[in-house]
Amino acid sequence: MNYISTRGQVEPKGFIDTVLMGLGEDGGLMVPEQIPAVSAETLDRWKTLPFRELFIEIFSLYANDEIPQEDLKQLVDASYATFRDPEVTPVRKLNDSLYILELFHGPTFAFKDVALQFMGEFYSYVSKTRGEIIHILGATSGDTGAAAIQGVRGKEGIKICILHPHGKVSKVQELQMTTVNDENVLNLSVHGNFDDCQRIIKELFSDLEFKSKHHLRAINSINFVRILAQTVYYFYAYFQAEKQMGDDSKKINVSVPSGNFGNIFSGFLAKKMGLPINKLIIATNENNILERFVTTGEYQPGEFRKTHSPSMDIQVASNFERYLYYLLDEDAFEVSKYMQQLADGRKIVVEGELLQRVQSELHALGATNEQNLQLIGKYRSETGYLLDPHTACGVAASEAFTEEGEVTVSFATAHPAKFDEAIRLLDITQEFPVEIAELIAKDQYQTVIDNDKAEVTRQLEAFFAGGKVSQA
Ligand SMILES: Cc1ncc(COP(=O)(O)O)c(C=O)c1O
Ligand SMILES: N[C@@H](CCOP(=O)(O)O)C(=O)O
Repeated sequence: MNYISTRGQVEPKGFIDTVLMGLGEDGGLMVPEQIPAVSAETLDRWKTLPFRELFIEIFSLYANDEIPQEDLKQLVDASYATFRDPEVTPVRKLNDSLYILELFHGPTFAFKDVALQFMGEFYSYVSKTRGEIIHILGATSGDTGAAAIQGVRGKEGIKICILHPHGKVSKVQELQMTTVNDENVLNLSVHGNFDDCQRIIKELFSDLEFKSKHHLRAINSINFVRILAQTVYYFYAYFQAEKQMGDDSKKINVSVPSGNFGNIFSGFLAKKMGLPINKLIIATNENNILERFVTTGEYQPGEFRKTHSPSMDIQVASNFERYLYYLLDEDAFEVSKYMQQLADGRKIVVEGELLQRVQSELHALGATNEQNLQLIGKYRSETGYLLDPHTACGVAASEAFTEEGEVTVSFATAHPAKFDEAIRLLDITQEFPVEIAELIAKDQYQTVIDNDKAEVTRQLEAFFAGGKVSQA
């Protein structure tokens, strides 16, 4: 299997080279030349597999034997040994039509750990076996950064620099990133929002000379391996829900808290592979560009809103481009035109049959801050289950779109302890897991900088040359 760019200007690449490239060299996103189709017999066989075995099966369809099976098994075992639940991503029933896929049992208590624990192991493996220098550059609204740092801290041959928006991540997210003082970790706290951080790193990845000179690698969901690793829990969740329901007459939807469109795009891919998901439901907060796109066909960044679910405070959703590629029947020329339109400050508009197709493939709801808190309170008092504010957006969308004869698996993308600022507004006192509680007394190390690409470049050059500057 080879990988190509959504903008059509990259020579087809193998799996490992695609991961190392991250963002396509033409500014597009890498996708498989063909999405592997999974037969009904294979799905049937996969139903009983534990998470790790399922991971290996799915991964093997994409990785061209570039990683020997024994090595892959070791990578997967090491990645998921750090999870607190033996099932890795367990499914819990909340009521007859609502199941919760808990994706927060990894080291940093958010869904990002599922892919990023693996990516840390993977990059380390590639560094050892191919002698590649791995200098990771990432942008975060709080969770990717924490999970990526945790995945590679202290690992030989790897350095990581993460940009996060200053003062716009939760306290726990900030502590998870900035209490790490390993030599190979640099935290840049940028006066701006997540979109600014993401724009800066994309510009640096697009400077091919700079990228190659400094061996820049991506950990955000622009990197196809992130998408691939996330497809695994769609299959796993579907099979677990089916088993727990014990009733195969009901259709299974998924509701996915969304920001950068990476998580839901993994679901889109799983469905294209043959997993019979019924509705793919996109849940956002008041930063509802995706909801507006699905309901009106217009994709245009709006005004940035600070919400109770800060990790989803995103206007420009990276993986939207991958969806557009499939919507436009894999026409890279058309995708490039649309993306250029967006880069020029004009909106993308899809109409007529294309819009109908969007509306048949996706459902979307943006929950308001008020709805969000109201739902957290309601589920806490009715079921005892404490939703984090991102998960609550997912549950709001589940409630809106689940019809008779359907059940929805709503994704719990983070543990509520990460977002205590919102939970406290409801006068709920939660007990912190010890791993989070013990962060509070630790020193923090980060460099606060202006929203300025030149400053990020200076920081990176110094960091990659051997030292960290002014981390305090
Ligand atoms: C807790 C949480 N939920 C949901 C999301 C949205 O995921 P995605 O960016 O893959 O759409 C994020 C980050 O973006 C997150 O950190
Ligand atoms: N919510 C994310 C934003 C980045 O998304 P990614 O999936 O592209 O890494 C975060 O927590 O940083």
